[in-house]
Amino acid sequence: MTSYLLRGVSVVGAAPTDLLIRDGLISTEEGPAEVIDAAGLVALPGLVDLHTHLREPGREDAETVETGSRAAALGGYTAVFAMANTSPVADTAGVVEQVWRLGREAGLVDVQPIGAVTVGLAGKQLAELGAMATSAAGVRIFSDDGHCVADPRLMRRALEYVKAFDGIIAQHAEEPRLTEGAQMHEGEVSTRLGLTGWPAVAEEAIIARDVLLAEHVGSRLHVCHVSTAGSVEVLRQAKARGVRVTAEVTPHHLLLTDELAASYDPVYKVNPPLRTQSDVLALREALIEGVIDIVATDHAPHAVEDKECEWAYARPGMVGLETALPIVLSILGEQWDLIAERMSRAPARIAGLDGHGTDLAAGAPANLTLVDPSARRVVDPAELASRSRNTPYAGTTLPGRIVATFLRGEPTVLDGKAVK
Ligand SMILES: NC(=O)N[C@@H](CC(=O)O)C(=O)O
Repeated sequence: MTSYLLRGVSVVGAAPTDLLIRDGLISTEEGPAEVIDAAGLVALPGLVDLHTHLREPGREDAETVETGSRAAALGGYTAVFAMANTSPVADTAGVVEQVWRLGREAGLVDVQPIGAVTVGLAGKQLAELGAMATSAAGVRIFSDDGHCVADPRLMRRALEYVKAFDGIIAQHAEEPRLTEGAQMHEGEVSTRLGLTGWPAVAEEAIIARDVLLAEHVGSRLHVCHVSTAGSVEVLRQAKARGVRVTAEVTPHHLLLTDELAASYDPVYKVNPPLRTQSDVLALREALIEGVIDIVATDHAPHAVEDKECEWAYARPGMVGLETALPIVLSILGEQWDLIAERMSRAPARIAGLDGHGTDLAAGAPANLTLVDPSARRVVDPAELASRSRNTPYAGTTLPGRIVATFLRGEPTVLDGKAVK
């Protein structure tokens, strides 16, 4: 196994030093090593994404575990959590083990499957949560993402069930009765365009209900892709009361607004929808404060025919793995410790993922990414490693280039290119 010496690297923004990677670990042991000139580069613990859609099994034309893993590595990730809305749905030990095994075979990031909460994501009957938890995949996070677990009794049962092994229910907060036929955020722009709106309260009402349920049960709730200022206030109050709730925000909800829907370009169609500028500002503040714990990509690759069509027929979702860190960097600036916390340490801690999100100190597994903060990149969809091209950032110049990523000491990305 090759050893690497990262010469003159800034570890999470600290003064330049040399970082040695040997036998898969951060090391202090002297000896031969390949030298990488890392002057001006910042090392972060490998990023961890709690919300990725890898589309395998079922829609391998949009993404596979391997192509999604490569996109993740190029984005600086060393672990991703794969959502359960595949076909078949990841609602059995068999499917989660398949995804887990495909991830190990690709060997580019650690792929941790998320199990469905309900059979077929249909919201009627609990899936085999225990069998998925005790499978080789060791599932700890369950989500019907794409659908809300809308039935309060089922949600309560799911929270009770996972409490036994300190599992988490990750909720896609959307009261379905309030979003029937919805095409975009409900507000001034939807009125102007004559499109059916997805009101903020459809998200806020479910989060309010679920924090009360989680409090009642004493179990762990994670809220997916928080998108409104009102949701932030519900979370703030729940956290102040000591409810065991964590929350994520996507890079696109930190940057883009519903005004973009006026272009009728379906690349901007996403669930939950892009909101208003005041929501964007509230989400940024909440992320800085910690009311929102983490950034998660909600990487949602879609095939051309599902995206390049009329707005009303287009599937919601954007690819995000390869642009997440540059977007966050453009918003937070070089607050490296905060970025490491929100994109690596906190997601690893929430998921209980060993070996990721740890300090880059001697003896720790060498899961890390090297960023050049001074580089700029124009996003070219044709250059993405993801099998899908539905990025809203085509032609946009973003700061920060991911130069290298190491998974347990092995480079998955070198010189900005995937190693395999
Ligand atoms: N986030 C998205 O816009 N899309 C998700 C599922 C969903 O939440 O609709 C997808 O799987 O494509």
